[in-house]
Amino acid sequence: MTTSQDVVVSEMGIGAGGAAMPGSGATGIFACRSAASAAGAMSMRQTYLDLAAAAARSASCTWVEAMRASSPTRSHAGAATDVDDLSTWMRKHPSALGKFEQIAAASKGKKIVMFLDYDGTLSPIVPNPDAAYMSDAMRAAVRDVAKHFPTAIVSGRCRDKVYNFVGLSELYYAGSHGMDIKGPSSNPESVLCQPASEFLPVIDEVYKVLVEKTKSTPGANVENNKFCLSVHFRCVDEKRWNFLAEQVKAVIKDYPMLKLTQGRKVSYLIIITITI
Ligand SMILES: O=P(O)(O)OC[C@H]1O[C@H](O[C@H]2O[C@H](CO)[C@@H](O)[C@H](O)[C@H]2O)[C@H](O)[C@@H](O)[C@@H]1O
Repeated sequence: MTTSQDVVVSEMGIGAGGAAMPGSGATGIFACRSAASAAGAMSMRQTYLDLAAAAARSASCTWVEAMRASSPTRSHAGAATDVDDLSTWMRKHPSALGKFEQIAAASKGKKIVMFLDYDGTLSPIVPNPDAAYMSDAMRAAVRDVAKHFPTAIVSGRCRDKVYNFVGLSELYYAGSHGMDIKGPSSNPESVLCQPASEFLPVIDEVYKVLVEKTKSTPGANVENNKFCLSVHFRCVDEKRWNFLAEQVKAVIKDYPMLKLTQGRKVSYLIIITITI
């Protein structure tokens, strides 16, 4: 974990200080504070804002289709489909435990840092995001890991919320997809990185607008993750997904500095910015 405020922009959005971008295999573009001249940084900033605007304009139903493909619906997904999905996924992402010896050999003499996702990794996926509790056994396992390696939890959620679920003060927490990073509270020199603070009023404004716009869609849920927002589709009838997506797009078209991206039955609104 780095203490600088370098920013990584990827197709999933933005992360700060080397935080992993959950779910993103995209190549990042790095904008380094010290390397950029003021003029160069300003033009880069404009470029990113232009990119964000273009992304928002070109957003179409394709991401609803992608979300549908990545998230078989409750009604269609019988046990057999679930097993198929799992096998396909496991083929693409074989367990690291199967390669334990190679990993141990490759890490000899290197510093190991553990980066863990929260939802669907440390906690089960549940319909109500506020009830995604972690088991005591999982908490004990993470506590053990943190005794041996610096350990960070990287999440799309608000950092405080993840901390409240996990409750281990010895960890690093990267909330809002890396926009809000804090080191162990036992260390007074601990890093605190919040490169997007200037956008908090915009995020709050968009949160209120989205809550109002989506209240007519049963099951829709807008979650305020502080430096980004999530619009949850999981409990919405699939027939209404396109309508809901259109509503979300209509709102963010007025905010070109925000980027819309997608997760599993969730849409994220992520700020794009760079530090100068
Ligand atoms: O980066 P992550 O920690 O994986 O965060 C991604 C999103 O996770 C949460 O939503 C997901 O889990 C919910 C609870 O199990 C589930 O209801 C939802 O359908 C999933 O998408 C979180 O609520 C979001 O804000 C995060 O962006």
